[in-house]
Amino acid sequence: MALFTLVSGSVGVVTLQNPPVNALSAAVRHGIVDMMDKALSEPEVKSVVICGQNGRFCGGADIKEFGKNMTGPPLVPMIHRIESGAKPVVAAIEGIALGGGLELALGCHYRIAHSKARLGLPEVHLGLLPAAGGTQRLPRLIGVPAALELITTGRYVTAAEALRLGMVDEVTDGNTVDAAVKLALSVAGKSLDARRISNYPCPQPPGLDRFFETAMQQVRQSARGAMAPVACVQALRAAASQPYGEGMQREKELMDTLFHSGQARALQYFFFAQRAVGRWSTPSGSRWDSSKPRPVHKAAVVGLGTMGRGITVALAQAGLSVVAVETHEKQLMEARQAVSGMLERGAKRRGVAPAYGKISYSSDLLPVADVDLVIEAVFEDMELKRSIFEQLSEICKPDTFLCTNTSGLDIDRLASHARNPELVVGMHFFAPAHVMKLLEVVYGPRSSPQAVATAMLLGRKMDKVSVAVGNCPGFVGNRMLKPYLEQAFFLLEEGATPELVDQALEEFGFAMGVFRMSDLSGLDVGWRVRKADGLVVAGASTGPSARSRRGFRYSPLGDLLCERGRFGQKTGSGWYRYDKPGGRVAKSDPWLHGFLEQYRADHGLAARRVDQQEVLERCLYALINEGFRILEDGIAAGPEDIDVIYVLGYGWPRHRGGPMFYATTVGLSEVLERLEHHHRAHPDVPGLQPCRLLRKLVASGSPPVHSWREFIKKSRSHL
Ligand SMILES: CC(C)(COP(=O)(O)OP(=O)(O)OC[C@H]1O[C@@H](n2cnc3c(N)ncnc32)[C@H](O)[C@@H]1OP(=O)(O)O)[C@@H](O)C(=O)NCCC(=O)NCCSC(=O)C[C@@H](O)CCCCCCCCCCCCC(=O)O
Repeated sequence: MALFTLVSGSVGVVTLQNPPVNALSAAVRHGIVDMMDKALSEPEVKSVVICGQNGRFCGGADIKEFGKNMTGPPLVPMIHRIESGAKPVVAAIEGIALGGGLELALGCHYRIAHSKARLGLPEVHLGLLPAAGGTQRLPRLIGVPAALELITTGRYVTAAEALRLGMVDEVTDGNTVDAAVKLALSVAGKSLDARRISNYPCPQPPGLDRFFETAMQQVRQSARGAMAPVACVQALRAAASQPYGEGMQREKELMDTLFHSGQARALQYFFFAQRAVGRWSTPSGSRWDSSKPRPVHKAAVVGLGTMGRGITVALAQAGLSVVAVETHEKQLMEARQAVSGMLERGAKRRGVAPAYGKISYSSDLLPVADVDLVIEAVFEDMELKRSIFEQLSEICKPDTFLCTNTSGLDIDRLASHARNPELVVGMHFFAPAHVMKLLEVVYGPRSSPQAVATAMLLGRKMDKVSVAVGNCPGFVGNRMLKPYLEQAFFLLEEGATPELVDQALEEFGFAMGVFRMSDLSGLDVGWRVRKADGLVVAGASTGPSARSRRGFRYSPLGDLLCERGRFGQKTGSGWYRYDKPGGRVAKSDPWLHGFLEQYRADHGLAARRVDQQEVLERCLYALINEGFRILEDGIAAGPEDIDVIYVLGYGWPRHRGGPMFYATTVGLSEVLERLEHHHRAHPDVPGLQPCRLLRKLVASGSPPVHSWREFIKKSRSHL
């Protein structure tokens, strides 16, 4: 909807009304067309201001309409009518002008933005391109390189940057609509020829062809199979090389393809999934809308290794006072230096002052006495964590929340060592903790609703997407990683190489294949966990027991590399070799290939040909199967939780929507059939045995992913 009011006798103010972000739904588009007709036809209206209700100009096209039969006036002719009209139109941009919202503003003759407004064309994140003239008007206004950067990254700019780039004409700290009305009064009756961006020639800096070739190369490399960024470059190339009308035609053709693509569906699903995880619930009945968080002003981080340092920075950048504790003096000094460097770099990037003053450092626990919340981030050792929880329970205020950054240890066991177990939750960060967007908030059976709500909100304050998950070994992310890694090891035993497995996964869209990733994070991490689980048997035994544990197939390959000191990048060798310890460039390692051959010979294994499809099915379907088990067990409330965790924490390609969404695009019955096939071939691998929930979903006709929550709820009551 849109409202028309006449202001100062001659300015027609058209206000978009569609809370919360004034998205351009069919009703809003109808409203704009009708109100603009009125403004352009009524003689007393000399100029027009377009603004949005509640301090938000417009969040763009209504994404909820995309999956449906689209009705209502299309955006392109609507914006064209505004631009070609005889009366000046001023966009009063408060809050946000995004996607179609910014394109609407670019169709206006003048743009005024409030200093706190953010502008951008984020369509690429939805698998689309700005198809209401954005790819054609923006480069004409601000030049090809700047437009290309904004459109291919979907980055939002501040009003100040928008002014610098020439996207807006003025920035105000005052009332934006009043300023726009003032401008509208001053330009009434003036010629608009020089104000219609579609009439501008597209700037043609020298070397444009070369520029586009390089841009296309870079985009293809970083897109990892995503189509939209590539289409954005193609549309901009059309803007630079063709007249406006032909460029618009190209924009439309490219959009038609993207709009109907599976990638757009996946990315739009992911957009809503990120919001759905905020509406969390637990099996015991705690919910996002009934559990009240407690304010946290002062927090402590105990343990300043890599994770603790990142968490300290994230808390300080979120405006909290932080007590950073490290009992080893040397480590404390190093951490202090490292944290200062991280704060400085972060502040530079965000154009703010570094938050040094927010952090105090201590080599003992006493200064945590008055904090509201502690995050323990020491070494992954239950005994050590237990002793810290006992000390914290003595020192802290009785109502201090005690959180642990464990990546998989039992939260409930830790809680049993705290004075108030209901105040204990897991806050599982991902490295680097000040950068990565994901936070798993792990509730135990005794965690209070308030403790969960507080940790969830604190995550959001740190600019993270918080996902509430239940307590089990590895929680959601690391639990699903186990069968994935296991399959990768088995494939090596059967004849694959790390290169082949990684290539299949990287072509699928992962930033790194499983072996490269393992080299980066350190093979010793998994080794320690397997040792704690009693799975590691020292020495290279060759009998039948060497490849079996507790009656199931087991691959000791990772253990054998660790025994040889091959921990990955940090030691200069792992599944690959590196120039030096700490080296980053993975090279094929003839030693490793020889080792695998010898290993197969020792164990009587005949190498066979493994193809990329088998790698994907074995690794990914095993991971997905574990995801279904997690849903069945109630560890994650819905498929969106798992998908958000995998995309934001584990490098799952975003344009494939996350593992559970991906399963629906493959077809649940196909996933089931292939799992059954692989399980028949490997009956001693429980990870390949299709779980009950998957079977039930298939038997129920494979319902769409958004209806699984209801299905699982009903199904759980019978489990
Ligand atoms: C706006 C935000 C920055 C706000 O953030 P904030 O944190 O404050 O709040 P939330 O993110 O939690 O959002 C609150 C609430 O609002 C919902 N929402 C947000 N934005 C939209 C939106 N654009 N549409 C619908 N709903 C929206 C959000 O989901 C929350 O509700 P929920 O119930 O889920 O909790 C932030 O929200 C944000 O960044 N939003 C996204 C902004 C964005 O991406 N905008 C671009 C949209 S796409 C677009 O504009 C496309 C244009 O270029 C125009 C294209 C025109 C052509 C379209 C049709 C072409 C058809 C072609 C083919 C057909 C041919 C044929 O078949 O014949």
